[in-house]
Amino acid sequence: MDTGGAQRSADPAVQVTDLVKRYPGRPVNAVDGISFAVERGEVFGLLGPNGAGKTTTIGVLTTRVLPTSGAASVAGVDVAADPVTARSRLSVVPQRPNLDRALTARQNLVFHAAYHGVGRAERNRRADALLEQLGLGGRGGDKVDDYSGGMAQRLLIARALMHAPQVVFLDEPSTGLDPQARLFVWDRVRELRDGGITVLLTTHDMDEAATLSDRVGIMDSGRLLALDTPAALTRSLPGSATLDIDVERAPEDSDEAVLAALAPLVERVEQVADGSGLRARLYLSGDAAALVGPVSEALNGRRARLTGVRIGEPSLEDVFLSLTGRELR
Ligand SMILES: Nc1ncnc2c1ncn2[C@@H]1O[C@H](COP(=O)(O)OP(=O)(O)OP(=O)(O)O)[C@@H](O)[C@H]1O
Repeated sequence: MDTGGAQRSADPAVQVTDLVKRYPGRPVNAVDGISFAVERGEVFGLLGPNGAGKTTTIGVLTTRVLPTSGAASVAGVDVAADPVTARSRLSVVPQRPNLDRALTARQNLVFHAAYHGVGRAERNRRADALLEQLGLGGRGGDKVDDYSGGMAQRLLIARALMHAPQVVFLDEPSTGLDPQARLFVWDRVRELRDGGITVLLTTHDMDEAATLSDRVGIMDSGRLLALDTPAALTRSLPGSATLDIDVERAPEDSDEAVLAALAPLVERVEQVADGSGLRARLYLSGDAAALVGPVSEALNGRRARLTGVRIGEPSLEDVFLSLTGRELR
């Protein structure tokens, strides 16, 4: 009996321990001591704004970036100690398409599989099956140069599957895609999971993170601030409804004093720092619309004016806001 295999199957698909990456000449760490594990068969989302360190984390896990310290393994293989074996078990769908534009779509797939040692008959079979599965059947003979952005993204996913990886990394899978192409990519990600493949994706889109991921890690400035299921993350916030307000306050008043006047009306007040006047998100339980009158009155009492309102429900965006005091984008 292969007990080694049995033991390996209990390992997480991805294990990151105290990972640090500092690029040469940089004053701060791009990844600043993060630890997390992704279970086999899970879709795990790393959510954070530009520069949070998501791509660097994926870079380490896919053997493209050398870690400064800490450890990372994929499918039970230490990526720094044995990058060749790690690469045979993982695949990456990069942020910027790196397809060979001089080749046809099918050649891109077949050459990739040949590089990974997949036999001729098998790579031809897989290429045809994947082109069909990704909605590119009949377009395999086209030059990649003739592909739209959405088609190129699908071809990148097909290519990533050509050597039958255990773990697939998708870096910002739907950035720049139109809504229809985005939904298509989302369906393909679900299919990967249904096929038993572990998926780690990065995104700065909270909808994408919440819709696709079994669990989400929220990253900012190289650190992992929170990690849980999307539902548990939003449940951790106070209140079940949100009211976004735009306020024009009296010049002699302060943002803090105006918001303090609203605090007794709601469960929590969070200023939204986006550089365009005084904006805040109020978290409350119950009917947000019924609160517009009292909020307006309280503002009038300070010679401030309510100039805009928006009602919503707490989302991962709110989790990020409550963790950092900033909006995700
Ligand atoms: N090759 C590099 N050399 C130096 N600094 C880098 C390099 N790559 C990334 N950085 C810096 O490391 C930090 C993290 O960048 P990273 O690309 O990992 O973030 P991200 O969360 O993936 O953001 P994005 O969505 O913009 O890719 C940023 O400050 C970035 O400027």
